[in-house]
Amino acid sequence: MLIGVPKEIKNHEYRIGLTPAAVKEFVTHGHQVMVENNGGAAIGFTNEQYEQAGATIADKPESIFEQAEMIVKVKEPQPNECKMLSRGQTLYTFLHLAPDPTQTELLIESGATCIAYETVTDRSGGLPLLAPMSEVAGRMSVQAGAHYLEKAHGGSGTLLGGVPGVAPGKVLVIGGGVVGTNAAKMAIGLGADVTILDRSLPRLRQLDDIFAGRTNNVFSTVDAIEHYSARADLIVGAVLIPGAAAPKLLTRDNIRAMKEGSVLVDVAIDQGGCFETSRATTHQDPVYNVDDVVHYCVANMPGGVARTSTMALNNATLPFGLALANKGPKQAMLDDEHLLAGLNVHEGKVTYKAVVDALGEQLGFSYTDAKTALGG
Ligand SMILES: NC(=O)C1=CN([C@@H]2O[C@H](COP(=O)(O)OP(=O)(O)OC[C@H]3O[C@@H](n4cnc5c(N)ncnc54)[C@H](O)[C@@H]3O)[C@@H](O)[C@H]2O)C=CC1
Ligand SMILES: CC(=O)C(=O)O
Ligand SMILES: [Mg+2]
Repeated sequence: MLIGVPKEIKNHEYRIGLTPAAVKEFVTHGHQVMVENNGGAAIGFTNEQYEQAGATIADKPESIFEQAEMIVKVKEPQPNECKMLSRGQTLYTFLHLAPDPTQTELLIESGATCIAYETVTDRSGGLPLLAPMSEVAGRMSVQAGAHYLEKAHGGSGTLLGGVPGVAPGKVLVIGGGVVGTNAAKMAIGLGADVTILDRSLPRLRQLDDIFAGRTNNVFSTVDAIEHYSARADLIVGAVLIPGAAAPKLLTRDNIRAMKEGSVLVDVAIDQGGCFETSRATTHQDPVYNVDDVVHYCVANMPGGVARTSTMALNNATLPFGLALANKGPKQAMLDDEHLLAGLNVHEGKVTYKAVVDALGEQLGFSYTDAKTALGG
């Protein structure tokens, strides 16, 4: 199979779909790989390294989109990329369609087979291709929060760890999954006072075991959100209903009641955000204020540590990517229900229920079962 790896074009996005090491795996399995000129250069993956791994270098994205049978990316395709996709081509990347009608419409029109990293599943009910980026974003969320709590960066001037004689800052994590757990680990490491809210009792039990008394783990209700948010210095939004638009858990009233100079980091912004006042921002211009509360809502946080993130992402995407290339996308998905769960759009049909629930009525499409769409 001919695999194409274009350079990412989202604001300050320096990750790339395949590392040179991953290219070598595809080439060893008998595939051909085209990588866009300097696609990984910003994070130290040079054209020479890609060539040594067996790739050819394409001078422009158009050559890749015209020829490749499978496009491997990181971020959701931007409109000009969507327009270059065609029927018979497979797109393997993050999509986040539920909050994004424009992209959804363009992918339907393209006729391409679009597999979303964030909805591929594993045997234990996890999301193995989202998990590494959630680990990164969870860890970064507290780093970003601590930075914006500094007075010169617009915050209240609170040190999360406190010092002997002064109480630590309060961190509230809403959603105790992968992002939430990693945020909590960093916040504990800094010495903060950490509360995690989740609405899953089994998950709260696991958090109790993981953190062994070092966090308060509380069942998530409207009342709990109201109570803990009013006291928090930093709130990390980390909820997920897979593939669906994020529920707005923190209301404008909750935000008004927060202390001046507190910080919100809405990691769930890639699924639309879980705070009422959230709107997506970029690494270039990451924050804005509402009601004297700093909002950090960067939709591609791992892009900020692109070298670590690219390697972590490739560790997870490579085995599924090889299966897609070795067996062909259709057979690979029919053989593996977890990879099949990643299929969101195929030949103009939307095959992911939560995307249909979010956008079907607005855009006029209905749900097609993934297996049926593939003719399996
Ligand atoms: N902005 C960025 O750059 C990045 C964003 N993300 C996003 O972060 C979000 C979280 O991802 P993960 O931690 O991997 O998901 P996860 O599935 O591991 O965890 C989500 C948690 O939210 C909980 N939850 C769901 N509804 C809730 C509610 N109403 N109240 C409290 N808890 C609730 C679930 O029980 C679960 O424990 C996702 O939207 C993901 O796409 C992930 C990586 C990077
Ligand atoms: C998951 C996601 O949105 C990212 O890694 O950018
Ligand atoms: Mg206020």
